[in-house]
Amino acid sequence: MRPNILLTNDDGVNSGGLWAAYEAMSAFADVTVVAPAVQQSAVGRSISIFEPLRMNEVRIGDRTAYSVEGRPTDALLLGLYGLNLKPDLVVSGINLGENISYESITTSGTVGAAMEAANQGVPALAYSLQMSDQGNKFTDPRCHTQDFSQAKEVVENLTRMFLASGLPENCHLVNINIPACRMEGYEVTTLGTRLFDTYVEKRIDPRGKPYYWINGDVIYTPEPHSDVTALRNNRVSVTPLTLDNTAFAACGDLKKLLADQGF
Ligand SMILES: Nc1nc2c(ncn2[C@@H]2O[C@H](COP(=O)(O)O)[C@@H](O)[C@H]2O)c(=O)[nH]1
Repeated sequence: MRPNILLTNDDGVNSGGLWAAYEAMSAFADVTVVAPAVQQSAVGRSISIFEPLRMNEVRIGDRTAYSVEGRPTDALLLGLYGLNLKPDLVVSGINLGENISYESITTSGTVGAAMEAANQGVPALAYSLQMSDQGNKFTDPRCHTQDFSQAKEVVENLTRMFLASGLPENCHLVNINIPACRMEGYEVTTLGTRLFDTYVEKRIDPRGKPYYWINGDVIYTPEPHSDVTALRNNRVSVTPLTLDNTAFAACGDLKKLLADQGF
């Protein structure tokens, strides 16, 4: 019996990275694509609960997919509860651009969809491919036709492994980042810290009114065993994640703070 995979992404249903993942996995699994109609980068795990959602069955080349006019999380939920898919695994990606560090994984729509799958009780993998400039993916269609051969090899290897073994205990999803250059092995990593020196640029429009642009210069903090360091060393970064954001190590200090106040 072939396993069932629900495949989504945040670069949209036409993304070359999405269909590279489809090609890598359809050799050994039944893959159903449910993905956003258009680019949804950096929307995190946002969910559309105040507006209706349209889903259309579309043809992409000689394949069929479900295109959702919504967020990656919306596409995932419509796959599970609109189409009543019962996947053994959810895969989100292959994202055009890395999704590393704890600063980024909460802004990433790719990781957001995988988090929502895990939240719904389905093991999930997020795959992202390092790129020289993520900005290209919004304007340059050629980045959707770049060489995905190494990324497909990684997707096949790790998806087969996790289908056979399941995710490790205490791990709800796995965030996988693939180097742009020839990979030099795999590495289990922890999340790096900062990745951007964020700033807001103020500009004036032709009518003299100000508008603002959020941006960030990439900063590199070499932290041992982090996803950032592994990727910079051309290693495939494999990071186990949980949905629990509790700062367990701070509970004791917090209890003391409350006690000192007599609360
Ligand atoms: N927090 C910031 N993240 C940024 C910035 N510039 C780029 N990014 C990256 O966006 C991706 C979105 O991920 P996707 O899976 O939705 O494509 C995220 O991983 C960040 O690395 C920035 O200035 N600040």
